[in-house]
Amino acid sequence: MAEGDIKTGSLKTIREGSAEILVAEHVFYNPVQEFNRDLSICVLTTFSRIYQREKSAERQRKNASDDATNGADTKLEAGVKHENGLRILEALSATGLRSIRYAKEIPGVKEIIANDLSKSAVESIEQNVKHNQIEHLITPSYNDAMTLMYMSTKPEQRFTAIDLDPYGHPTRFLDGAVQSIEDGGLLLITATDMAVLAGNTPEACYVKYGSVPLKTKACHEMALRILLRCIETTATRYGRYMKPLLSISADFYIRVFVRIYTGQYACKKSSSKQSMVFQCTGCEALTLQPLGILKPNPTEANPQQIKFGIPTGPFVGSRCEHCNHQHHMGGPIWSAPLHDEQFLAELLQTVEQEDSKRLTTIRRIYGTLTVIREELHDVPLYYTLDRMCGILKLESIGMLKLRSALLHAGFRVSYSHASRTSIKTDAPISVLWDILRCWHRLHPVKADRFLEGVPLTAILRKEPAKVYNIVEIHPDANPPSRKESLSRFPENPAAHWGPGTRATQMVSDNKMLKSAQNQNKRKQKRTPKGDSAEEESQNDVKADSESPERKVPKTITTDC
Ligand SMILES: C[S@@+](CC[C@H](N)C(=O)[O-])C[C@H]1O[C@@H](n2cnc3c(N)ncnc32)[C@H](O)[C@@H]1O
Ligand SMILES: [Zn+2]
Repeated sequence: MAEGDIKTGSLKTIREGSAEILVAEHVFYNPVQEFNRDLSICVLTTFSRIYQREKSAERQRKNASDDATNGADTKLEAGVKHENGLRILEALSATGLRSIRYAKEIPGVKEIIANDLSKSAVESIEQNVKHNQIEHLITPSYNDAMTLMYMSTKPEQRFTAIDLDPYGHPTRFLDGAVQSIEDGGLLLITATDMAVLAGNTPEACYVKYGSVPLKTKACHEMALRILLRCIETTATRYGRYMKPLLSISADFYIRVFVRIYTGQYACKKSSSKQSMVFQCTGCEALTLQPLGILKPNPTEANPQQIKFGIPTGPFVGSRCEHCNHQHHMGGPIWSAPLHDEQFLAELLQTVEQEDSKRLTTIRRIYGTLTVIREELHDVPLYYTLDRMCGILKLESIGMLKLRSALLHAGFRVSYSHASRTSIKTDAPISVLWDILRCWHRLHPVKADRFLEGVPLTAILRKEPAKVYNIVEIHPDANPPSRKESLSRFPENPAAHWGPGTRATQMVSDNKMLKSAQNQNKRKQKRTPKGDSAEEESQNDVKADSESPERKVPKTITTDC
C-alpha cells in the first residue's frame, strides 16, 4: 500500500501495485487482501508463461512450419493486449482494483472482464478503469456472476482464468465456473468462511461444501481439502477434473489455484483422491480412509491398466488403539497433493525476479512458498507439537528434537505452511507417541495427572516399542526456510483484521493496517537472529500461541 493515500471529496485514492483507484465508502475494498492480490499476480504471471508454452507446443504438433511463422517466443508484456493471451474473468470485482492490477502487471493478457452485481461497484470499476487508462484490456460488466458464467459455456466463449473472491463461501459459483473455464484453464478461488470450514458448525459446512469438517489442529489444511474436494466433485459432473497448482491458508481465508481439464477416464480416478477422516476424540489421532482405490491390472495389451475398487474398512476399530476413546468421522476431503511441485518451482522463479517495490508483500510470498515447497506433498494433514505435548501434559520436547528423532528413525518430516508448530510426517502416530514416551522418561509428568480414562494415562503407561534418539540434532532437522529466517508464519496483518463485511468501511482501514505492519516489523526486529536452533524452536512454540489462528476476533474464530 502506498504512502499518502488521499481523500478526494467522498472518494479515497488508494495505490496498490501499479494501480491507483478511487474508492467510495459503500464499495468493498479490503487492504489486508493485498497479499492475496500480489500472490495471484505471481501465479497468473507464471500461468501465462506456461499457457503460451503449451499453446506453442500444440501449434507445433499441428503444424511445425506454421509455428515458425506464429513465433513461439512471442515476448509477453504487461499492459499490452495480446491476441493469443489470457481471457480473465474477475466475477466478483467490487472496485476493479484486482482486474486493474492484473491488466497492468501480468504479461500476456488478451482481455479482462471485471464483473459485479452491485450497480455502484460497476460504476466504481468504470471510473477506475478510465482513471488507470486501461480500457483497452478491461471490460466492466454488470451482471450476476452465475448468469455471466452460464452464458459463457460454449468452448469459444470460455475463459482462460476465472477469479472468484466472494464474501464468505464460493461454492454457489462453482457450477458456473467449472463449465465456463477453458480446458487447462485456471480457477483462482478464495473462501473466507473459516469458522465454518474449521469445524465450528459442521452442519453448515456440510450444507455449503458437502463435507463434514473436524475440530482438528490441522483445521486450516482440512479447510483447503474440503474446498478442493468440492471443486473436484462439481467438475466431475461435467466430465472435467481438477489439478491443484497451489493451495494456501493465509490470515483469515484460504485461496486455491487449480487447473480444470476434460477427461472421463481421469474423472474415474476421482474417488481414489478423496478420503473420509477418523479423528480420535481422546488423543486426536487421525486416520484417513479413501473412498476408492486403484489396483494395478496389467494386461499384455496395456501393462499400465488399472482396476477401480473400494477399500474394506473401517480403517479404525470402534475404540482408539492408543487411548481407547471413540472416533469422530469427518470428510470427505481431497487427499491427493495440494500443490504441483513443477508449478511451485516455476512460481518461485517468478517471485525471485519480482520487484519488491511493486509487490510489497513479496517477502512474505517468498517465505510462504518456500515452506510450501518443503512440505511433504504426499502426506495429508498434520499434528502440532504443542497439542501433542498438551494432550500428554508434557513439557515441550521442542521442534528440533522431535523432528530429529523422526529423521534418525528413517521417517520424513516437514512443516505445513498452515501452522507454525505443525508436524507433517509419514511416521504413524504410534511412533510420535513413542518418541514422547522417551521424552517423558527424562521429563516425567506429575503422578496426579494419571487419572482414569484420560488419554495420557493410556498412552504414557505403555512402554515405547524402541528407544528413539531425542538427544542428537539431525542435520536436516532445521529446514532451509527456517535456517534462512524467511518470513514463514507472518503475524496478524492488522489490528482488527478479517474478511470485511459487505460493502464495508474497510476502505478507511489503511492506517490501521500500516500501524499493525509497523508493529510487526518492530516485533520481528526484536526476535534475536542468532538464537540457537533449539531456542528458536521454543520460540516457534511460544509464538504459535500468538499466531493468527489464535488472535482472530470472536466473530471469525478459526481456531480449532
Ligand atoms: C469480497 S468482494 C470482491 C473483492 C475484490 N475481488 C477485490 O480483490 O478487491 C465481493 C463482491 O462480490 C459482489 N457480488 C456478490 N454477489 C454477486 C453475484 N451474484 N454476482 C456478481 N457479483 C456479486 C459484491 O457486490 C462485492 O463487490
Ligand atoms: Zn486416541
